Amino acid sequence: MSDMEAALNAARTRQIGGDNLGSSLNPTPDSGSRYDKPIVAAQEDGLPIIDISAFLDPSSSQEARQTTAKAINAACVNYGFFYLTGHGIPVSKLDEIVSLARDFFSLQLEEKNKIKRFDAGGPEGGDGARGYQGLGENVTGGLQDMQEAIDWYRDWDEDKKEAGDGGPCSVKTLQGSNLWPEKPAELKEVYLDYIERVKKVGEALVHAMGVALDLGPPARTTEQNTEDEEVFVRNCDTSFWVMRMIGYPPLTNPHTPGTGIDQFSCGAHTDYGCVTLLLTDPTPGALQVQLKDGTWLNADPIPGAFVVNIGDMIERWTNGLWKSTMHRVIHRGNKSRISVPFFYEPNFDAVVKPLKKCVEETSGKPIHEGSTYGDHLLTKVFSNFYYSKRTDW
Ligand SMILES: O=C(O)CCC(=O)C(=O)O
Ligand SMILES: [Fe+2]
Repeated sequence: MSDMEAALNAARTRQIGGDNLGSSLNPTPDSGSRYDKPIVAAQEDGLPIIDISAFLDPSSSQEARQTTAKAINAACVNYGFFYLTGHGIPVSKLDEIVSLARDFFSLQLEEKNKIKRFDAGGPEGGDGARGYQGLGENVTGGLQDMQEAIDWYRDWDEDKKEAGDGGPCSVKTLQGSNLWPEKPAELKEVYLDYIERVKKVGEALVHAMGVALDLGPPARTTEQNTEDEEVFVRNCDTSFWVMRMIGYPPLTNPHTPGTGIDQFSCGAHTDYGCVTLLLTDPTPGALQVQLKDGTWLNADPIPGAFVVNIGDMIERWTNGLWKSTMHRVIHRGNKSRISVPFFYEPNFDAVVKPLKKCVEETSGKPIHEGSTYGDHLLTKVFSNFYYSKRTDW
């Protein structure tokens, strides 16, 4: 049996609750009706497609920007999801990202574990977040996700690092260094270059979102929370981005409504921050987006386009005018699926609270009193790796 098969079998056993890790992660699927809603095979007109080029080209007209902004507003009100084109990253570059990911995941487990993620504060020097996670290590809604992945984050400022409680080398959650695989040799360089490019797309997108909300012309201020059309740009100027490279083996017992079979490649969740720019291989029928009526729409990839969705911080800033939409992955194919989401997020210490204009346009009452993106992220990181929440970060 190959390493991969062995890991897969072990994770499967855990997922059905037959193993020690499984006992603390006892599958208690949320069997609420939202999970049992039917899957929509196709939708007449699918998710909207938005061309972002007007916000990347400094010479574009106001009119072109307004057209894009209006389309973004409609997509965010109706779906919280859309396809993004006009981003300027060549398809050859996108293909390289996917194929390097596939090469990494096809390595022996021993090789992949050389950059294993470890809990923060421990003797291994892990920061609880960065590094390789094997099948079943990630948890969504109390269920193990059938995926393996590497997470990279923005570097933590050297002068702000705090010691963990585990002695020399131990660090607090998220305060470690990124772990890069030795194989494939070119992965690090290609991915670092990609991160620089995709960050620019993220910045253009959050700028367009400020315009879409009609927050008014830039006040040219350094005051982070001045509520103009550049409010998101300022609050992301040191974006605490996350890049996740994921390998999904085909599921043997994929979630089937009404049967109690609940294996997910990635359980239903919302993303945490501002905008997710998702790149995947061409596998259809895996990513599903929940529509307002509770049904699930297959968001199949369009070559060269990102699938974009908004995260919890945008929902909070907009006071729920734009929702951070629930989505999940059920991979039934017969070959491993690769996806590489890039999460363009607020600054770690950005204070995120509903914008006045959005409060007025919605219920008149703020849905949240405001807190930092970092606090939200830490809570999520803990619930991803630990069944019961820890508070000692
Ligand atoms: O793989 C996908 O299609 C989506 C992954 C995802 O939603 C996530 O990692 O947050
Ligand atoms: Fe997601």
